Amino acid sequence: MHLAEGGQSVSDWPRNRQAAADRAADETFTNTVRDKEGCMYMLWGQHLYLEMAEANGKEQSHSGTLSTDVEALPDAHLLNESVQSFSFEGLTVTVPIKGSKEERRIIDDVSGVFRAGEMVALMGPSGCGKTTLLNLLARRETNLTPTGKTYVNGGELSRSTFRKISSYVEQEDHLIGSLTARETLDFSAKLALSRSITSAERRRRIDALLASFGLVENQTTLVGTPIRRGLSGGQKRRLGVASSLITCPKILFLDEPTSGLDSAASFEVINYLKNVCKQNRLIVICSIHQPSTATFNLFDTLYLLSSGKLCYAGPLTETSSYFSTLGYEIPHFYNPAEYLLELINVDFAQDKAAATKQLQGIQTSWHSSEKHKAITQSIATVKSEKTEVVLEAQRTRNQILIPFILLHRSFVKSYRDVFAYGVRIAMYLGLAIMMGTVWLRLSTHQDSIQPFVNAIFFGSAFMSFMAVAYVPAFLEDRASFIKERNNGLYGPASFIIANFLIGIPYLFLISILFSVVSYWLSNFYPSGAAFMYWVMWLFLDLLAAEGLVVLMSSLAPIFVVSLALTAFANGLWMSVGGFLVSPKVLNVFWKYWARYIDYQAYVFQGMMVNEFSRRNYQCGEGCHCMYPSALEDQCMIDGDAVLQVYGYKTGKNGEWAGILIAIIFAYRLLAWVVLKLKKT
Ligand SMILES: Nc1ncnc2c1ncn2[C@@H]1O[C@H](COP(=O)(O)OP(=O)(O)OP(=O)(O)O)[C@@H](O)[C@H]1O
Repeated sequence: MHLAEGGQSVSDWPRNRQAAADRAADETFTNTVRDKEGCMYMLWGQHLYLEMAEANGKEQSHSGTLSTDVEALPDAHLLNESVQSFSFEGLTVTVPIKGSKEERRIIDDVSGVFRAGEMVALMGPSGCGKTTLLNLLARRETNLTPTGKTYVNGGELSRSTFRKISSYVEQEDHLIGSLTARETLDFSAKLALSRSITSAERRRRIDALLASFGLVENQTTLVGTPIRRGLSGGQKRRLGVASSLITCPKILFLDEPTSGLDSAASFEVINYLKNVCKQNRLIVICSIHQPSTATFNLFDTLYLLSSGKLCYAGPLTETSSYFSTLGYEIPHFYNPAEYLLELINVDFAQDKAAATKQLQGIQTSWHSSEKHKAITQSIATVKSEKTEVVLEAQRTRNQILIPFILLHRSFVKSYRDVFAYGVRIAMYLGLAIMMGTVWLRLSTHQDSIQPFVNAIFFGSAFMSFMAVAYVPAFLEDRASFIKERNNGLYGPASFIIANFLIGIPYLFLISILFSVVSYWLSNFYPSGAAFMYWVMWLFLDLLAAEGLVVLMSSLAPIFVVSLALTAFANGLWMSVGGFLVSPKVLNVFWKYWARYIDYQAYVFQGMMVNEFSRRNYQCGEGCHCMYPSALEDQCMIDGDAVLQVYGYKTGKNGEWAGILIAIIFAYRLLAWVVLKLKKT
């Protein structure tokens, strides 16, 4: 093959007549080349872009540059061939004004058309409605009820179909800090791509994305955790964008992709994005706050908003001339974005009334402008020329595999990120040493009975209370889940299953470590069977406690609130669990509901039976036995007598363990219901 000198066979290059024909009509193509077999290649800038198989073509129409950078060849899988336009009309959102019966329009009658290969900036002062508009366009779930319509190729799409052709990059990237850049893309690819994609093809796509976003040299660098420095802010942002492209969206939404970055890093992010947008004919829509001039100039189109209304919508290059016709000349050597934002911002104006009047003038002028009329006309045209959106057939994935892919990812995270389980293992080990040394070598004298009961309470209820330490790690995982669910990767069932499975080995390890240290130091009943029963109760206890954290943090995914809710629930279970108030004394209100669903109660009574059903205690000098029992005449206390005081029966281990397992599953099931219903 004559042009395949860059190391890639021509047969590997994308072949698609329709797309090639579309491109041929595109003026941006600067050069075409034919090889001796008549295949036509188009050169665009540095890139050899596409071939069109036409056997009868003439010899080379242009020699072009054959030293094309094959590494930077556009990634064929990203190529958008199905979405030609994305339009919307009359988008309006109204919210009630607090303390009054009136309403406020936070988005007011916004319309527009975006075409394939267009880079759009939604810009405006803080609070003007950029994020709200972006969410409306992306059809994200919110508590708002918008009016107006969106169209793809002139036709309306269901939300689920729209999700398949679009992706949303949030301001917070929610990347997993303990994965490398390559692993991040690899896991996203495994979650997103169908079984029909081979691992070689997956690797090729990942390579292409790493190359497209300038991350090849950093592919083995960790994203970064609070204690391990990883990628820079700009690299993380690029990785976030790259991973959202793994699903091959045709329309990409980005909420302030440059926030928190300096101007050089911002430029890089948008520049990489622009290249990918152009090469693949994607529609890229970014809300952006205050870009530098260089970054601003990378966009093709500007939608300028203030107080929810459009002030301008059209090519960026025509912004200056449009505003000069209104009498606002953008000064030379002045950042145009900054000038425009100052022009339409009323919040910080010294003379608010004058600024409001000026803004209203700009908005009215826009509404009656030729450009606005042209947009209305374009929307009518795309609607009248409506074409179907052809979805790629390869979007079906093996749903059964997804929990295992998530499990694999959580496993990598769990051993690399000390905050995932390491800190908790250390904390429980510390508690074990503390418990073992505080309740050190208790004896079988009756004076040790109460300390044994106290130690059992500590080992059951207090241990479950400490599960609140899992809240931050779960909230981080939940944030990744919400992002990935919104981009259509997987649902709450896969997330809950993987989250449950990954906890099992670690909680078992914690149970063993804690028990090995504390059980023998405190001198609980010294037998292998009794020790294993203790481990079992503790393990079930921790599984239930983690389930409670998952439920509470799913209900209220705000750190302080989920912490407070979990602590409250555990405090309640602790109070009615049988130690602080004996079940015989507990009042009927709590006794007849709370105690039956209190997981801590089953663990406490299981551990109590484990200790006291197996041995007797000496009453000591004078034979004043604290608990009356049949062994009193032998100056001993039968351990069962202690259990009778609490009303605990023996021989019920199986029943109690079964109830505990049911509670563990109930917590997970409830968490699944919450995540299913709560979409944000
Ligand atoms: N769900 C909602 N209910 C009530 N008001 C809302 C809601 N969402 C947004 N708003 C209001 O709408 C206005 C626009 O908010 P939005 O977040 O879209 O602005 P923004 O331009 O993205 O701001 P920033 O640049 O500061 O992030 C704000 O005044 C905000 O308080």
